[in-house]
Amino acid sequence: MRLLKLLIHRSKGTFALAVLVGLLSGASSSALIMLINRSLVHGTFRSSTTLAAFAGVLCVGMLLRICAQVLLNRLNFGALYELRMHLFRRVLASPLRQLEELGNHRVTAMLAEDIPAVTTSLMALPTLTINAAALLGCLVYLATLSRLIFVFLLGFIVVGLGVYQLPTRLGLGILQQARTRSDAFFKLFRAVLEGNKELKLHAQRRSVFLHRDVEATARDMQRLGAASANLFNFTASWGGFLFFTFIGLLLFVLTRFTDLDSATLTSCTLTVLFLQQPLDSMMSSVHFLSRGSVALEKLQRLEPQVWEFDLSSPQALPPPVQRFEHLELRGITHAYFRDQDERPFTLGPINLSLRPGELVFIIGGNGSGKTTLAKLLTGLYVPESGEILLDGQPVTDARREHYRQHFSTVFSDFFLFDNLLGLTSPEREPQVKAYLERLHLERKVQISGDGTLSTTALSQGQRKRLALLTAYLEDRPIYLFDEWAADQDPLFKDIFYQQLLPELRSRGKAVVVISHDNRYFHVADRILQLDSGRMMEDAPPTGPLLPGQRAAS
Ligand SMILES: Nc1ncnc2c1ncn2[C@@H]1O[C@H](COP(=O)(O)OP(=O)(O)OP(=O)(O)O)[C@@H](O)[C@H]1O
Repeated sequence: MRLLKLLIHRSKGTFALAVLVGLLSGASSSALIMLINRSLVHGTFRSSTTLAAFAGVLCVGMLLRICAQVLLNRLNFGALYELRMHLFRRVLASPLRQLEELGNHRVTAMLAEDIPAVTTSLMALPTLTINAAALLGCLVYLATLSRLIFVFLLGFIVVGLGVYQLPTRLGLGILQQARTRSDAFFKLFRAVLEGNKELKLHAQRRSVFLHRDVEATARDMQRLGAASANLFNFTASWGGFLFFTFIGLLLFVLTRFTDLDSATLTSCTLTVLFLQQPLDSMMSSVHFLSRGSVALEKLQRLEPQVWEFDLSSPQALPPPVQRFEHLELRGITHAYFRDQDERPFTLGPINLSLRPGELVFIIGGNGSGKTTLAKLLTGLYVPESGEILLDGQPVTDARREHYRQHFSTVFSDFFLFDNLLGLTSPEREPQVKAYLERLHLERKVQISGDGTLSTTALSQGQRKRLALLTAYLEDRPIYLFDEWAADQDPLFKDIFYQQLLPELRSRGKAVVVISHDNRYFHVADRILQLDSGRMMEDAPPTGPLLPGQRAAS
């Protein structure tokens, strides 16, 4: 509901106006039916006053309807814009761990499925108002024509709505199931794109993927989609059935027990017949509203446990960070919990200190916790226990955004943007060119004035060099490289360990390197070794290595 409130709050003026115009448009429809009835019953259809009144109400009604539609469109596209921006803000401001637990495929499904579903249902709200107003107007008019028929109809509507609850609830349950299958479908969709090479190269695996996994999910979606649509169609037909049942009862049963005159009967029947269109439309919107509520529920799963930073204005940025004196991790831990895991992986407690001008290697076997430690160190994960002290000050939630600005990183699963996103300026162009040359990329990539890279379609090693260029341009006091050299040729590996890293150190940067390259361990000042999430007790001393000394690995 918070999201719904937000959307209505953001465009409350338009929303209120759309509802008001909707109400007036609905009222004009009831006024029309009243005029038609009166002219038929009182025989005033030849009067020019009636004609003028009819034409007037018709034109006003049409104008109001057009206005309501224009407002609806504004509301709809405004809400779509708000929701899209909101989703991006949420993804940016949500803790990394929360996003990892949710999974990229679910976030993609939110963008592709939930946002359109919510906006469609929002659009149905004012349409509901127009129809509710027409319905209400007709009911009031009916009450003035015959109290008995009015009460009879009201009773009928109450019974109809009561019966109608059951299929609607069932439909909602099915919609929820269908939506869960969409998450699975988006996961498969990512797999078909990202695992395309593997699937092309192995017919049997491809066949199992397509005929077992994709087909089963797509069939489920087909079955559940059809079942929910059938249920909602049934509710709409149920409305139509009730409607004509009512007219039948009114004309052929109620008349046996009452002495209603035929003029009243005609007016009531006409009015009730007119009610069918708004009722039908209201019934149909229930499907959209239900889909919208399921989508809202899904979107709320992305409600950040904490908003990590203020994204409300481009000005709300932390100041650039130039230097630090001392960084200390004191007994920090992190555990990954998964339902099927009896023993979750736990990292820590880790103690570590870092000063400017230090080159520290983190080593250890696969799955020993190196990347997890890197995420904790850079402030991407919040430690579950222990604390991080920067220049003696604990890194609290309020200071974490500022803390993160100390790091330039290239993680092993880095993402390469096709634009440097504000890292260049005309004054920095010579520096960018020099870095491109240093990284042996000057013939491969050009960078335009606005920071757009001419290409990112490069080899993995070259893409990593571009990521390194970004890190250089960020020029933060602490650098972290997660297996950066793993994709480099021997020549560039050598340049990285023997030249680039020592250069960064000599510029006073603290450099943390996750590495499996034991040939180069000697360049480190300190080596920290992890084993199953624990810092090894027999790890080398935390001071700089003596010349020629090598860490145990
Ligand atoms: N996103 C995640 N969700 C749940 N568990 C995870 C996640 N990432 C890592 N793990 C668990 O944490 C352990 C440590 O993973 P981590 O990526 O930190 O290891 P690593 O030392 O960097 O390994 P490698 O050398 O293979 O890159 C793994 O064994 C894995 O079980």
